[in-house]
Amino acid sequence: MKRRGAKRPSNKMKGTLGKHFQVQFHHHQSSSATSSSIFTRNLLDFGSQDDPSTSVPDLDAADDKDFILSQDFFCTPDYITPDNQNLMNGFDCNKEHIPCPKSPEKLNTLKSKRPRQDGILVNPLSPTLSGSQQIVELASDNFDADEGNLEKTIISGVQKTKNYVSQSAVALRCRVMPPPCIKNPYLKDASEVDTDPFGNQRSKCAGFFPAIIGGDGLSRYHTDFHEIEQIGTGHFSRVFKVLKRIDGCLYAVKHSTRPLHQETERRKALMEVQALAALGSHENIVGYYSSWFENEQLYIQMELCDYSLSRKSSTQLFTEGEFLRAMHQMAKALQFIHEKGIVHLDVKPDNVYVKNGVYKLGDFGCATLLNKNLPVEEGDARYMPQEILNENYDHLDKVDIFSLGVTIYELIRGSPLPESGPQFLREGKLPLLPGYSLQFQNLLKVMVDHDPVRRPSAKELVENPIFDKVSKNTKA
Ligand SMILES: Nc1ncnc2c1ncn2[C@@H]1O[C@H](COP(=O)(O)OP(=O)(O)OP(=O)(O)O)[C@@H](O)[C@H]1O
Ligand SMILES: [Mg+2]
Repeated sequence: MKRRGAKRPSNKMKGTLGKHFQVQFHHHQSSSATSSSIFTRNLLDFGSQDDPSTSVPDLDAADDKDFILSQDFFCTPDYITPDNQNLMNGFDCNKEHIPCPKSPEKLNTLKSKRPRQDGILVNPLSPTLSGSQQIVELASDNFDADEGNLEKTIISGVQKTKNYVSQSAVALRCRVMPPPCIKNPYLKDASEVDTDPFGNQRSKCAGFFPAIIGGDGLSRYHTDFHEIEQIGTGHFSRVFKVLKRIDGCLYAVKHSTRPLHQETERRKALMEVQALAALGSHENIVGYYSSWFENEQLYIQMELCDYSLSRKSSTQLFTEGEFLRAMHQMAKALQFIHEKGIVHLDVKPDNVYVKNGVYKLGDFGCATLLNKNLPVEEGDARYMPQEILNENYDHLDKVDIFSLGVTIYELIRGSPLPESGPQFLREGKLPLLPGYSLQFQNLLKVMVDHDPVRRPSAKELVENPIFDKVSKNTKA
């Protein structure tokens, strides 16, 4: 068991969390050995007075630390997660011949959770969130009082000892810190809360925890994930393939390339995760798991895909059937989001990912509301129709249809579009595409029609008979 930057607690426990410790300790003593033996052994180590290496040199100082350290003990997964967890059981991500586990599939089924019978913490080793959620609730509930105590503690602690509040306690507080709490405009039944109810406390805490803001390694990203490699860059972000330490699964984590200093910048960045969260799960939309702010950057944990359409190599050239499958699956993604009142506004090969042969729409950084209640920030101009360049936002859903048509056209053409975009397509002039059926070419032509009203809706596109032969086989 590795403890990051924390000092050994005395065996005296104070406060509520001390009681939790005793409850937990009892729980682990009485539970069967295999799953909890390491944890139990370490708990015993902590209590041992015989072993000189575990003795506490300064009991007075330790008394002062009891509350925070006992809280540390339960709240940070790092205490129960070896630093080299990714190497456990001989699992080595750097060895190519060993298959890495994939992100778990997102299920559409609804699950109900059995209500808890007791009021105490459940097994902290459980990979479920229940333990940590309880801690977060506890800390939030006592936020004001706790804040006051913490302030005093820090002030007196600075005089007594340099590391009065352990780094892990600081990390814990960072996690308890709520991100900007703003109304999700994509949710139809959003509550009336539209401001940050914790703004006051957050600014106080920012002063207390310069280490978090300075980024000296107390990082949720690095605590929870093992970074494997960079898999993508965009104009605003970098995307990494990561292994989540606690569940051993692979994910993609995207984070902004530069700090978002202004509240307005952070709110804008949040639109992407709010759209993803409001949309929920769909087979043809990249799965969203979690997001958080760290060092003024927004981190987004997503389903890991294999590659984006723009990276499809020349050896994997499309046939008409494959184009139809890609188009059909993107049309289904667009139908799903449009029916929820959301438009993507940045459909392009870069933002269509492939996972196990299934096409997934990603990068909701430009997503907005169909009803124009949110500002419109169009995506890559090369894929935008003329009406958007003219700032006419009356048919935003049809913008996505145009962009999908241009995306397919670009892939057929096999070379990047001109920087200014395909003006000929905007004028409704689709060049002949030898080798492709007339039905297919006509469909593409109507998708990029100059008049948005004449373009099919996503629903009409999904239901087009041209897809009859591909709809039974959804995988490419
Ligand atoms: N979930 C994922 N799985 C695999 N690769 C991904 C994933 N998300 C993003 N990528 C890769 O990272 C690249 C950049 O991601 P993304 O498009 O989200 O960033 P961005 O900065 O918002 O982009 P843009 O420049 O289009 O605004 C993608 O084109 C893709 O290649
Ligand atoms: Mg992108």
